[in-house]
Amino acid sequence: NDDKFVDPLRPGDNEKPDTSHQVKLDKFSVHWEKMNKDSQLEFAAAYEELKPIGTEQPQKIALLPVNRAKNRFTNILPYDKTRIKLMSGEEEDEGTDYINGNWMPGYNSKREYAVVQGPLPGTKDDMWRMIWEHNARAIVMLTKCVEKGREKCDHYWPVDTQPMFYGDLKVEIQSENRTADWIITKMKVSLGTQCRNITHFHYIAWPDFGVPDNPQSLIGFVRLVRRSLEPVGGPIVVHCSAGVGRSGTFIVLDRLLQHIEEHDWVDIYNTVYEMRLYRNYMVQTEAQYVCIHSCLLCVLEGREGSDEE
Ligand SMILES: CCc1ccc(NS(=O)(=O)O)cc1
Repeated sequence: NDDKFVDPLRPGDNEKPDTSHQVKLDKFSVHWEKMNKDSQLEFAAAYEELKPIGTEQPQKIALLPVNRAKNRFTNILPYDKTRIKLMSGEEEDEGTDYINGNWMPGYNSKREYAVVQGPLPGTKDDMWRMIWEHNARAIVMLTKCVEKGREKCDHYWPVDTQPMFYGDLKVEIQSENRTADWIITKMKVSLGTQCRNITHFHYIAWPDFGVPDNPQSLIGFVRLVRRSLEPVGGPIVVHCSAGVGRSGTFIVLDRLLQHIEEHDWVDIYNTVYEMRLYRNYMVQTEAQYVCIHSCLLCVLEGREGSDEE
């Protein structure tokens, strides 16, 4: 069928790479000042340029009537070409392989992240199916379940140590460690006699459509997740409510912090550009785009906080 996963080719992919947005690390603070002056004029212009990137791609499967109830927001839909498929879906029953999520390239691999919307009550079994079928061992959650009285994400994992079944999958909480800004939960997921350990990294200090009050806390969380990842396993599952704003911002930061360990330059514009070819609205607000730059400035100036809250 025509919605097989393909890496979206970027216009001019066969030409020499666009280096015009690359910034040397030792010039980043000057770059920041240039983008930030005149009411952040150049931040706004760059972000405006990114808005149409990728949007011409079809979202036919997401729009099938059978999948309508599986989408939290009618305007946040996965592109067909990069959508995550549930492997045990029945070929002939269209929609049975559907989940609102896309593969996302990272610093290390083409499908480093499985970016999904926050599960709905009716899609949490699909979420666990996806986690199991794609051998994910880490889940990064960047929203609270309820924010300002509105449900942003179903509580799709057990509320206590009582094991819960999601479809055929049994999920048990093994341990939980809380700080003011995050909760790390170790879970055991079983299917029959097979079992796996999965870690749930839940950041609870990030208002929707906004940025965290304390960028150092976010940098500390990104570092904590990266440092804690098991060497085994498949993609990192990343979600918020829509799976675009906070999820996109987290992924850009995770990529950048690894990139600057091995390069003397960064290209935030083209990182967001590439991600928007895979999922719509990645880094959903201009404030989040600015926040990425602020976080990197903190890191480069050595002002980041500890992740040992
Ligand atoms: C209107 C759809 C929408 C809702 C929430 C968000 N924010 S989020 O992607 O950070 O969860 C982004 C888009």
